[in-house]
Amino acid sequence: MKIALGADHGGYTLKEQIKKHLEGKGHEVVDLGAHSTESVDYPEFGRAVGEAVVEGKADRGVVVCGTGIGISIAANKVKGVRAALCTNTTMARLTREHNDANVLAIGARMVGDVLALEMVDTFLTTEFEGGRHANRVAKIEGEEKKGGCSCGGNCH
Ligand SMILES: O=C(CO)[C@H](O)[C@H](O)[C@H](O)COP(=O)(O)O
Repeated sequence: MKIALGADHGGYTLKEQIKKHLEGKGHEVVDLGAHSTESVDYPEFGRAVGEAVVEGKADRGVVVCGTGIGISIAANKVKGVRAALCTNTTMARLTREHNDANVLAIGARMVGDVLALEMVDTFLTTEFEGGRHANRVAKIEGEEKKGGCSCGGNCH
């Protein structure tokens, strides 16, 4: 699988561990930065990973910041991205099975390294269940088409 990775300074060290872990398992990694612990702004890395996924340059994405919150919010601004901030492997599994999430967000200052790698593995090996969940994901995509506007798509 081709995986896009992105992190700010708070997530850099964990991103490097995830990169090594994924390459060791034979995945291709697209590392979109950051490339050091120097302070940077998480929105640009969330966007970069989100764009790589929706443009088909990666199959899935993993984003990391201190809490995972800011970078997940940023990734979710890209149309077509369903980024899920997870803190355990059950969430990582369910967000694939139920939400067809295409980006996993992790808070490097919130969870340990071993758990983080387990969440990444779970996220990458779990398939979307479809069925009733497909209708719900389609509704999310419908909301995106409205552009977040209360007009219901009529004002554009
Ligand atoms: O968690 C984050 C955003 O949700 C970031 O990674 C930072 O940890 C957070 O913004 C704090 O920034 P700082 O410059 O590292 O104090």
